[in-house]
Amino acid sequence: MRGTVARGDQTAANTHLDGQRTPGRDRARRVAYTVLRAVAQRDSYANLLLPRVLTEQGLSGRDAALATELTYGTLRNQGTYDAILDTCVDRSLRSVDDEVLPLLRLGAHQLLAMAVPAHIAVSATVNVARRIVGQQRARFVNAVLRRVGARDREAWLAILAPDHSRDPVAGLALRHSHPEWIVSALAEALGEQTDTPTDLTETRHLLTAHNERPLVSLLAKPGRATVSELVAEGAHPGRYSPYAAELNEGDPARMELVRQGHAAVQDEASQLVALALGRVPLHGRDQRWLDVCSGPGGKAALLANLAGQSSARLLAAEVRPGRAGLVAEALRGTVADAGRVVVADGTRPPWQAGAFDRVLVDAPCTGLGALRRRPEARWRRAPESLADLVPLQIDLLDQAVAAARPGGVVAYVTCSPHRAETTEVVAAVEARRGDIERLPAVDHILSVVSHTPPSEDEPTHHAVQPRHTEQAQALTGLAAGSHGEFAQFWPHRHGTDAIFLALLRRRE
Ligand SMILES: C[S@@+](CC[C@H](N)C(=O)[O-])C[C@H]1O[C@@H](n2cnc3c(N)ncnc32)[C@H](O)[C@@H]1O
Repeated sequence: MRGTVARGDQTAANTHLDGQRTPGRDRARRVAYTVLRAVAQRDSYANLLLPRVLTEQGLSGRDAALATELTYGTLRNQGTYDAILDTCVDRSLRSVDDEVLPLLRLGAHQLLAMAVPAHIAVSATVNVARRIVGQQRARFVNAVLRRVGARDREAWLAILAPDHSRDPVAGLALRHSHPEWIVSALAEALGEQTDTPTDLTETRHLLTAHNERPLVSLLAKPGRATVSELVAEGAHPGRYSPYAAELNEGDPARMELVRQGHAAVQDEASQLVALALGRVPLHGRDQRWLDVCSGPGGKAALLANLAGQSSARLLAAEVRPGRAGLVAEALRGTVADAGRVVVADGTRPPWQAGAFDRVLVDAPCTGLGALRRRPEARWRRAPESLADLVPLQIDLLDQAVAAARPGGVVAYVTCSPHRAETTEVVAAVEARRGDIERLPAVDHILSVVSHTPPSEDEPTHHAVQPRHTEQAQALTGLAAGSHGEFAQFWPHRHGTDAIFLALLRRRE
């Protein structure tokens, strides 16, 4: 299974990007610098900006691959590089301005993680510096990078990383380039102790997985596209979700089915939690579905198309009007026109209590489960954000349960494995209300995984046929919570984002 075995370091992954200096490679370095600077100065998102800059600069093939590796690799390893750079500048790294700092990080990545000869890594980066920040600052970049290149990554880590037996969290944080608070939170979610001398083996595997390039997962929207059609466009079938395909390389936005809105980029764990909600057996009415926090509309699109196949309807709510617009876009062309969007605050809902049969709360969260795909996110979040997020998550889930009819089902989902945002939120809402029954989330996910989707002309999504059980067997290690009643996906175990699911039934 991909993602289970942690790869030692990033160096081996990049040997194909040889270190010649050609005009294309130099442009790739400038593209990476443009994105890194925008991330540092304007809080831009690399995954949104990079494709735009690549298109603007007309980069494709190996040069685009180099720009992508330089951008993502530098952002992922930023913590490690900053610690090394800090010892290579005469003053504090904090005093280096945000036009020059991305150049130093970019150079450090080529020197310490890529198979680029040191003299090319330095001269090519200094060349970019000269064009953008001027001769004087380029000389500074040159001097610092020469010091960085004096040792390889392991030699630097041997000097800088705290002794593992003394401070395992700080050691892992430096070696794998994560803030310490995130390492501690992830270790706790994995059930590993951080307050006693320990090797934190699984935490290390998870951090390693965060620094590897994930494959692009695609969703064939139910009733609108099939996995076979995505395969015909160059993808291969996904591992678990009956609607998933994966793309090894290439830009998914260029695929015909994606351009037409019949398919979309979506992690397999995200698909499975939405499918699990859509498939939980219900007694009685099953017509009204609600997605409380729907922007930008990934799960809403899946659910609305499922709903449309069984004459149910989805209401997709989103508090931010701009994001509600994205949801409307994602719902365009839904089977049986089964999706509607409303701008609404899920903590003060405009809908009637008890009106819905199935409810999804995909709550705003720290996003610690998607660190593979959003390489800058680990440096943006602070533990203090939990003080705002957790009360909001509790209110949203409380109101979501109130929105469900007695016997209706609620899925509480986060893209974070942090306990404060997952099991503890469910427990807090249960303590507030007396009408919640926990359903076995893993069983419902496995039942989704072991079934084949209906063919296009099948009238209802409930009519499913058994699929191979291999996929279900590969999904071990999913159970979370004191009795294993919740599901927690993990990048290093399942090759997916770390998505959490609690399935709750409102008691009759
Ligand atoms: C994790 S994202 C949802 C992702 C989405 N389900 C998808 O699959 O594409 C959380 C969303 O909740 C929205 N949100 C935050 N607070 C909200 C509130 N009080 N009511 C409704 N939506 C809210 C955010 O703007 C954000 O778009």
